Amino acid sequence: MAKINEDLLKERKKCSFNTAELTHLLDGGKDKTLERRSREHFFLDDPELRSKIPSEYLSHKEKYEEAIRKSCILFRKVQELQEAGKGGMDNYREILGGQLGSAILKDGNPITLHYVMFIPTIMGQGNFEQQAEWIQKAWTCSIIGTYAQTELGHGTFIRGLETTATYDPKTEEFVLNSPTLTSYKWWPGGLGHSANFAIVVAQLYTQGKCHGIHPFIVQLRDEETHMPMKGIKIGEIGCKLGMNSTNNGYLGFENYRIPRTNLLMKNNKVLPDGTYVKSPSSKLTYGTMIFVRVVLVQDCASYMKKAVTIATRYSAVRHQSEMKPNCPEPQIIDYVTQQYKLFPYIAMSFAFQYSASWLWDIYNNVTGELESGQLENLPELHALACCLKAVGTADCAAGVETLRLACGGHGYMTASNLPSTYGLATAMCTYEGENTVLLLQTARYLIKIWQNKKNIQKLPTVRYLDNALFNNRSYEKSVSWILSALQQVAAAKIDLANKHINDRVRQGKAYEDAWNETSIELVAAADAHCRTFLLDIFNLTVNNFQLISPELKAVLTDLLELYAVHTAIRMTGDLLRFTNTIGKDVEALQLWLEELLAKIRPNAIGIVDSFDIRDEVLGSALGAYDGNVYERLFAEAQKSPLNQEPVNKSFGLYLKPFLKNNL
Ligand SMILES: CCC/C=C/C(=O)SCCNC(=O)CCNC(=O)[C@H](O)C(C)(C)COP(=O)([O-])OP(=O)([O-])OC[C@H]1O[C@@H](n2cnc3c(N)ncnc32)[C@H](O)[C@@H]1OP(=O)([O-])[O-]
Ligand SMILES: Cc1cc2nc3c(=O)[nH]c(=O)nc-3n(C[C@H](O)[C@H](O)[C@H](O)COP(=O)(O)OP(=O)(O)OC[C@H]3O[C@@H](n4cnc5c(N)ncnc54)[C@H](O)[C@@H]3O)c2cc1C
Repeated sequence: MAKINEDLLKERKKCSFNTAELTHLLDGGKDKTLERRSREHFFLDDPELRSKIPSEYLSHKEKYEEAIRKSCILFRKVQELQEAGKGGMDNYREILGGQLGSAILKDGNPITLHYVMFIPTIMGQGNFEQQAEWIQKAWTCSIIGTYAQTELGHGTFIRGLETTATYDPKTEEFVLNSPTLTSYKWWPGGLGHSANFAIVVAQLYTQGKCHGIHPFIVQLRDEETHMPMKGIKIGEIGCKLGMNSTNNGYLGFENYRIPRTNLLMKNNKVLPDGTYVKSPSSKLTYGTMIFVRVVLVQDCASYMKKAVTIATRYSAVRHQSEMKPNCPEPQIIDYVTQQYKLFPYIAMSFAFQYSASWLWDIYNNVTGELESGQLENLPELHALACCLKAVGTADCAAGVETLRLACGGHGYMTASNLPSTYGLATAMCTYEGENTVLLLQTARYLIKIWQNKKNIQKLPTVRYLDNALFNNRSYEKSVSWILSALQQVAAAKIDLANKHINDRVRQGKAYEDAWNETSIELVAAADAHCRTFLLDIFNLTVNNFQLISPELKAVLTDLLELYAVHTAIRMTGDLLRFTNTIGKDVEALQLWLEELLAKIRPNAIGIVDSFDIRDEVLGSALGAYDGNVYERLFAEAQKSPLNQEPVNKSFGLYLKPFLKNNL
């Protein structure tokens, strides 16, 4: 093993708790840690899954080809796990898209959507016969699918999608068409050149009537030659800010026929004669989107942990400037401004992990209820998934960028792995529901609840709204005070937004116009509501830990308090405006924040070590366990293709004649 950097050795000695205990706690038990490590070993130690050249130096085409090579090995290995009875859907998602996936394919996997959306949609929207027919083919990878919903003209407003699927009872087929340029499917991952099947979301027409959007299974390419089927126009959409190996594609249809039974019919049906049979709720069709939103909150925690591990280790190794005259240059982690860039994101990754795990449980309960026709908890789940996805991805992207900046110039190098982590994080703010739009969905639910609080006590995520408006507690240095103040802020923002909508309606405006005019406030109200939930769950989780050591409990409490104080300080204006908080309290919060940064400082490296992220997953010259930052940066520079020859041919072609001409 390489020599460990002296600063990191010292940091690790300072740590006041057992890092293995925290690792096990985060994984959900020692067995789970061992299981995860064995899975990581299975994938990351496979030499076939390593690249000879860093992907940044490949052309767009080579990047794609290398991504497909690796994806096929990944899929084969996933199947091996499947055959050995190891791991369910959750593991596959992690392997293909989560931390492990992004370690193997930094710029995205072109066939992830097969597991993340294609199979889940068939499972969630297909009836028994359809599941029997398609799931087997999909699990064994006889076919590779994607999820084609968004079009060139519409992503958010899915009721406005233009692709048509018109039923022809004579042949018992649907005829798919893309009537306009804007109706072309645009964005689906792997659609360009990888998938041969897709779930296509289209407007269903039968017996001369449009019944809205529905999911269909559609074959795109010949299973043998991979040539596009007749009537299918398909390709890749081109280069993006990041995720350049995900092969996002476009798709158009010209009188393309599919059997009636390719309409996924668990919820809505079309009978052979063309009769349309409606499901109890039109929103059941949106199930896959909720699933992915739930999963994305887990990804937020993962990406944040990765970025904060890189930046915190680097900050312990890096020395810069002089704090006191004639003293050695301090580690940059000793600058309090640097701690303020790092530690809140350490705390935030815990907040998101705990909320993600609550959301996952709520999701499983509600989907179980949906199976038995119970729909009453769906709106609360939808509202919670929307705001957690929006706040989580926004904080994650902002966090990764702050952490990149915290690494100075070296953070700008792709070898830090912070730029491509940002590429992955910021994409999450848009896909699976653009963040503003999702916050407005949460706001819609909150306003409804606010207007009718009859059953509010039965709704665990919003029942605090019943009386939060009147909390008015005087300042105390406690998480419980901050939570109560944030709840009051959320309630006050909802109340005010509701009032402004009503005022505008009373002035004669249409409700929709009043809503739009109030939408900045509505988004802020949904954001505040989400932040109370995040803090509430973090608080409950830490307080509920019974069997952990006092040393670990103390560290988790420090992180919880830091998360609470940091959130409160970010919302200073709101606290002053909507609660009893006064200027002196804000001063006390600021001092508390500084106290917490100092308390966390000796444990910072221990905490990020506990995340137990392998060097291959970090993929960063700045964040490796051994801290040999400069050696690694130098080694990475040697991989540049320009460094493989002492003189580049452009010298002879351009520079030399140019220099001669200037003589
Ligand atoms: C790795 C990943 C790669 C990426 C993949 C992708 O991006 S794939 C592409 C991902 N694309 C996207 O994510 C597209 C984002 N766009 C959308 O999700 C929707 O079109 C919308 C929610 C913005 C509006 O839809 P709309 O105009 O039909 O709705 P409305 O505002 O008129 O509200 C009507 C009612 O429905 C309710 N309700 C809504 N959604 C759900 C739900 N999921 N569940 C349950 N309920 C839901 C809503 O609360 C309201 O209830 P109320 O108050 O009447 O009782
Ligand atoms: C990397 C990546 C991968 C993707 N993968 C897939 C995929 O696999 N399959 C797939 O089907 N799609 C995919 N998408 C598409 C994605 O789901 C859409 O981009 C997303 O839903 C947003 O829709 P849009 O692009 O039409 O943005 P728009 O809806 O046009 O948003 C543009 C702006 O308008 C605002 N806006 C829109 N509507 C409202 C409103 N009602 N109220 C207030 N403001 C509004 C938004 O807030 C935003 O600021 C992917 C996108 C990306 C970036």
